Amino acid sequence: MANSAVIIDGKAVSKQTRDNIAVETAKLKAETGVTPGLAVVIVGDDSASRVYVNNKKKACAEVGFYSEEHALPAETTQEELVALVKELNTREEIDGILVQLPLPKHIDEKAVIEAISPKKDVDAFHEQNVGKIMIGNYSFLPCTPAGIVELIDSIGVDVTGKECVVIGRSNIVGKPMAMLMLHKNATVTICHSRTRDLPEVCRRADILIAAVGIAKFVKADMVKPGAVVIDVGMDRDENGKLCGDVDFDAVKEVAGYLTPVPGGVGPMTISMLMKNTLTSAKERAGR
Ligand SMILES: NC(=O)C1=CN([C@@H]2O[C@H](COP(=O)(O)OP(=O)(O)OC[C@H]3O[C@@H](n4cnc5c(N)ncnc54)[C@H](OP(=O)(O)O)[C@@H]3O)[C@@H](O)[C@H]2O)C=CC1
Ligand SMILES: Nc1nc(=O)c2c([nH]1)NC[C@@H]1CN(c3ccc(C(=O)N[C@@H](CCC(=O)O)C(=O)O)cc3)C=[N+]21
Ligand SMILES: [Mg+2]
Repeated sequence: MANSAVIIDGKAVSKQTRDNIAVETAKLKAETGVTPGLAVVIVGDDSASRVYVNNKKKACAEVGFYSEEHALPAETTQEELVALVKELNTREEIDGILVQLPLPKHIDEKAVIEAISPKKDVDAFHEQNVGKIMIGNYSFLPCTPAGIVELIDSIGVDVTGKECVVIGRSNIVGKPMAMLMLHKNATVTICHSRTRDLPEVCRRADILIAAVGIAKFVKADMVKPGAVVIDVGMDRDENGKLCGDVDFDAVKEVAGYLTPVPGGVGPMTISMLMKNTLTSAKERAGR
């Protein structure tokens, strides 16, 4: 008999978080006059970034935040971008600054990220915040990994002692993801493009997290029966349709739990961004 995975509803879980944030935001405004503010900076054009920017704008309006978008041409120089970031650092009404990655090749991403005030770094990409996460003493958690932890909590799966395999070692998803799972007492393996026998390593996973950036990369024979499979990918299939890093239709016959794309990790990332921005605004209000 064919097994069929429980599909984790990221939209529903993220809505709960956003409802709470909306209530807290209204309270903060009423009691202190502070409205959380988020500035998003996008340079040039990137498909995953465009989806993200549009959904963020909607989410800010939903929870009652002030938001502004700075869309800059691909030819923007690093100096111009850093100057904008520094101006946003000084603006009282801006609690969070998010510079969309990837940046055009002529710009050094690290230099731009380090220019963001760590207090307004709602992505938690600044080295000061990354260091805090590593130690386990953080103010902001990285949005995508934090959202994934909430999704796993929502299905009532205890991570302690489990084998967790993360595919991908980027600074924005793979590495911080592995760290959060380690904090949750998983036994963590990180895979990447040089990993030998990747399917075999993946098959060990009780919890498999794919952050590769290749459409339908994770096949059914890479998944242990009953495993929790989390799909971070924001890819395009052969028809240009949004899809994930996991071959959804095949893997759902093997996995115990599976996140869809869209409607899985993406909405959670946005809710965690709202959460970090609210945390920063509370700090400004002295709360
Ligand atoms: N849903 C959400 O909220 C978010 C979604 N995304 C999406 O998640 C995906 C990953 O993003 P990101 O981490 O930024 O991507 P990167 O391109 O920065 O990293 C991809 C990682 O996958 C590894 N990889 C590539 N090919 C293979 C392979 N054949 N076998 C094993 N590992 C491989 C790379 O290895 P190596 O290091 O060796 O090159 C790298 O570590 C993208 O689709 C992105 O759009 C990203 C952020 C948030
Ligand atoms: N500094 C920075 N921080 C990021 O966190 C970051 C980034 N740069 N660059 C791009 C990637 C990608 N990313 C997404 C987050 C949510 C959705 C999202 O909302 N997805 C919806 C899509 C719904 C739809 O429109 O169809 C979903 O999966 O349901 C998409 C993509 C964050 N990223
Ligand atoms: Mg670059």
